[in-house]
Amino acid sequence: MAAALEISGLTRRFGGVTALAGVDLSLLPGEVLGLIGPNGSGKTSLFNVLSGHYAPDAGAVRLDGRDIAGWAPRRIARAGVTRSFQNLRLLKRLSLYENLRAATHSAASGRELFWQSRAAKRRERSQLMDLLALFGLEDKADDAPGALTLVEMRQLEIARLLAARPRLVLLDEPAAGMTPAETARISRIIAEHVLPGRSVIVIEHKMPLITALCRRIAVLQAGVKIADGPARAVLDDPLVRQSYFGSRPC
Ligand SMILES: Nc1ncnc2c1ncn2[C@@H]1O[C@H](COP(=O)(O)OP(=O)(O)OP(=O)(O)O)[C@@H](O)[C@H]1O
Repeated sequence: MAAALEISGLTRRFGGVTALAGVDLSLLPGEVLGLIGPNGSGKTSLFNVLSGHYAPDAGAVRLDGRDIAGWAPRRIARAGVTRSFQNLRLLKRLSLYENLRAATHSAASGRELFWQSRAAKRRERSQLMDLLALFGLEDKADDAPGALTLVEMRQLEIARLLAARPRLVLLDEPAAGMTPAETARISRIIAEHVLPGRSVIVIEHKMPLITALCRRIAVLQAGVKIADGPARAVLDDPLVRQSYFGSRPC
């Protein structure tokens, strides 16, 4: 099967720091990969390059065969890649519905929006309300996100990702700040609503979420990929345990 995503020799430096040092990584269509590693190992930098927020210094990023390395974020979003951020980036002054609408529009071209007919607008409203309903948020469509719980905010963020109709989803610490019970909940929500039919990379320090969602795990350390394979084998790898877990069992 041809890879959905093929990263080769990806390198990104910040002054004297090499955040990514020639990373190779590939993802099959529909595959779910857990990306782990100690703080500062380059995980978010990898997402930033994949989503176009940073240009790479070297290397290629092939999405369905096309090299998208160095493309602008909006062009990459239109090609089917969406991401979440460690810190929630909801639009606080807009309603939940408008947050979803803004996400749809950030992936659309200005021309598409200019020519949106009344029927298309109605269709869009019903699709976005269905999306809110999927997460049980339809009754709060006109509220601001500030009134939501942390899990609901993450759900809204996931709904925003889905509104952009991605083929590749990059989740950056979706359980950040959550209790074990909340982590289990968001993990079930991701399994049910995000994974089906999409290629997904998940960064997370909380191993219960990684092992619940990902059969395969890759590990970064100081910008270098030190392991990549079946989840259990990677987590049992002595090198990974030493570098990431300080040899604690996980
Ligand atoms: N915009 C930037 N400017 C300067 N240095 C940066 C920048 N972004 C990342 N770095 C550096 O690159 C290295 C990798 O950082 P990155 O945020 O990718 O790690 P991470 O694995 O995501 O860490 P964490 O688990 O703490 O989120 C770090 O040394 C970091 O300080």
